[in-house]
Amino acid sequence: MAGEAANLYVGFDFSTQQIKVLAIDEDLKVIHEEAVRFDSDLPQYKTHGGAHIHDDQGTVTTPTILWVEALDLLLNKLKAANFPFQRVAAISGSGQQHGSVYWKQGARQKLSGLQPTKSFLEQLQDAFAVPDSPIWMDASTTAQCKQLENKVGSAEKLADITGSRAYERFTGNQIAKIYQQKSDAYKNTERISLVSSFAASLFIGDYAPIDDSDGSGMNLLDIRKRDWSELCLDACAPGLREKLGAVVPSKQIVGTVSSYLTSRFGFPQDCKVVAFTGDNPGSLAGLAPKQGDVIVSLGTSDTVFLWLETPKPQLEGHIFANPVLTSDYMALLCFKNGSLTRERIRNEKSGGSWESFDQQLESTPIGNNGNIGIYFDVTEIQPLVMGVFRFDQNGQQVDSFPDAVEVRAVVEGQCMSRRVHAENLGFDIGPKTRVLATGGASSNKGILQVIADVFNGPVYITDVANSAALGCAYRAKHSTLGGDIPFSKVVEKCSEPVCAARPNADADKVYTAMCQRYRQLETMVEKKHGQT
Ligand SMILES: Nc1ncnc2c1ncn2[C@@H]1O[C@H](COP(=O)(O)OP(=O)(O)O)[C@@H](O)[C@H]1O
Ligand SMILES: O=C(CO)[C@@H](O)[C@H](O)COP(=O)(O)O
Repeated sequence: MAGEAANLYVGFDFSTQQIKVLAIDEDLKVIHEEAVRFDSDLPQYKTHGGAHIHDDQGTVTTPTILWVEALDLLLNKLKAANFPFQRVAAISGSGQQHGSVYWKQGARQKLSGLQPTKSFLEQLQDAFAVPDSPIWMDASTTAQCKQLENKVGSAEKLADITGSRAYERFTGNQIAKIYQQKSDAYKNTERISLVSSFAASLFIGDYAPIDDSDGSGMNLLDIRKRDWSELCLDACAPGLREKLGAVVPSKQIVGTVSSYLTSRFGFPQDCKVVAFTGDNPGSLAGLAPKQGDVIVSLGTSDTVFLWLETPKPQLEGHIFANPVLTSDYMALLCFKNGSLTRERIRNEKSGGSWESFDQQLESTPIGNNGNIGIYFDVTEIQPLVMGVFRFDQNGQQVDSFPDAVEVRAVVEGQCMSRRVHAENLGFDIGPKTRVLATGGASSNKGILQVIADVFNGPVYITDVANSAALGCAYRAKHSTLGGDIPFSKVVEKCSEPVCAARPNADADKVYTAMCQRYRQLETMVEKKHGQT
């Protein structure tokens, strides 16, 4: 029974736009949630959507120290809310995937010697060899991607080893760019962390290892052996194995909270820290999918993913190690133009209001009278294209749409692209598939309806949209119980998802034809504007 003094399990999510935290009790009930939003709570860093897009339009970074200060702020918010730190039995967390942190020589000593009277910010100002962390939105490493595929032998060979062909945002290619362009900074780097393992390091007061699930998003890990691939390491930069440290299963306990956090906030000395993982793997744990479920995450990025028993890497999409069951995998597709693109259209066409956006969506028919829009505000991942392309019902390119048509076009265009690329990967989505929606935009009923119509399947949501942090709180509990009992046993008490949207009767017919047109249009746009 969860009484006043019962154990709590805490999950953090260091995502693109914010750090979120939630705590659950032994019954998996969420007892506290808090967040720090980077753009509004830390305006001095002048981020937009948590990031800086550089002048070349391809380089995208976030100041590493912003995440450090955001954690100070978040822990202070918890303290101000009288959060019972002393009841926390274990914590875990997640981070936006692929982003990297470059700890300077000597930083390990700084981390382990933090003084409880001072903030993280005051003590870690000078801890990073590269002050701006490359993040998942970066598209500036096409040259390094080509070099890696060539050195390994081919895109297919790289995909077969690491689960993915070379992708610009994948960490190995980002590290190669830093090694090539900032060799002094690379030399001066003691440890390279992912955003997830960096965050875990702040909690244990030492370098935390990278977990195999998030580590799969680097083009460096042999996903079957669950160890670094020597071939890939050597192809990216020298001395990389040492700078990356060991890889551990996601369920591994990597330490206990540091004495710094015990003294400053009152965490118990034996509070366990379970390896942090990627935010999408975290969501997989949080949604506890059943066989056949497909997850659509609508965070800053849109992602489509599912649980997989056997890896079959292809030239599109990614295979990651499973964060919950070490023998299994997950397959994922990521789209860069997600929430921020919808937000731009909302601001320009709906007066900045989601309510008006929804009304415009409702006022337009399924299929948008044949109008199709492709909105790549930033360079998309598949295809590697930037630009906005609108086509009327005759396939003619047009410069603009009326406001409501534009609103439907952005949502339909995004959903069709998710379906078309999921089909390329062999995802089997149909009327019997449960589509589990999560992330910030999953609170929008209009968007969920378009997903149901385009995917021709019912869309389900859970009462906690922040599934990554929730999944990490579940993972913290699972590992505290030894990690050997089935994860499904730990989450058996969690609430079942509820159906939020069912496909309209005529939707299948409309979108089967529209998706074929979308596929042709996107191929045409790629041929004309692709950056390969
Ligand atoms: N009612 C809404 N309709 C559509 N999108 C929304 C709504 N509320 C929030 N969002 C979107 O959710 C996004 C943030 O989602 P979230 O999952 O918290 O992102 P992240 O985890 O990447 O930081 C915002 O960029 C915003 O556009
Ligand atoms: O690049 C990917 C996945 O491969 C992104 O999904 C990042 O992990 C960012 O996640 P959100 O902040 O959008 O949840």
